[in-house]
Amino acid sequence: MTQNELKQAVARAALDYVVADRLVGVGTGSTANFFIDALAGMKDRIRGAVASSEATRQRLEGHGIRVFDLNEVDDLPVYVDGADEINVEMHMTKGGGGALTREKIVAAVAQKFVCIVDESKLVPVLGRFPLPVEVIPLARAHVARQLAQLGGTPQWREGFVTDNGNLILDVHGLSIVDPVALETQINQIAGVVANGLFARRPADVCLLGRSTGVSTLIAA
Ligand SMILES: O=C[C@H](O)[C@H](O)[C@H](O)COP(=O)(O)O
Repeated sequence: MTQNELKQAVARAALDYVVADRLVGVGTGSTANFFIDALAGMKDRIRGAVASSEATRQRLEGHGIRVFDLNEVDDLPVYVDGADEINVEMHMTKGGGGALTREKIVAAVAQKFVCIVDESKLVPVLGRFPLPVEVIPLARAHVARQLAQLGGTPQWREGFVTDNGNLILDVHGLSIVDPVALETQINQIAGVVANGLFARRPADVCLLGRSTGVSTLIAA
């Protein structure tokens, strides 16, 4: 199977977690896009969706799925999203598409986080994929210096502006042995809006696409 076929398979499997007549939180990226396309097939059986980015909002609406503002929502049974990396403890690195902050907010509201990934994303230690950090533009150089002190090599994603009007620093060369501690530490730097570690709020379930089929993983 191709990587896209694996992504499509996990996206379809995630439909089992969507609750009838309720809202579903929807992530961002190529795997989340397959989920949105699959969700279109059951749009009459859900109340609507909450989007984690403008791109996701547009794709949902393009399928005729009603999109709700998160501020109107006090109960979100499930959030479905991809990841750049995930470990067996269900800690993830996210933000390759720059949507990490809104993804983290929607995930925080959701009761259950269902992560959908192909098998290339499962890693023993997070950090092979550069860690995205969203920063206030004024703080870019300051945050970069602080991240370098943590042992990483930050690289400004030039020309990219997030949906929130901020910048992204991609931090290379980190071996993230304690994701919860590093997530907390980076959040303390003045000027950081959010970082791409999803460890304090890990996934509850990971649907892993393998050539042999979709495996369901829960935290080790
Ligand atoms: O900002 C983007 C998101 O965190 C994505 O979930 C992540 O980058 C994975 O994207 P993809 O499914 O395209 O690999």
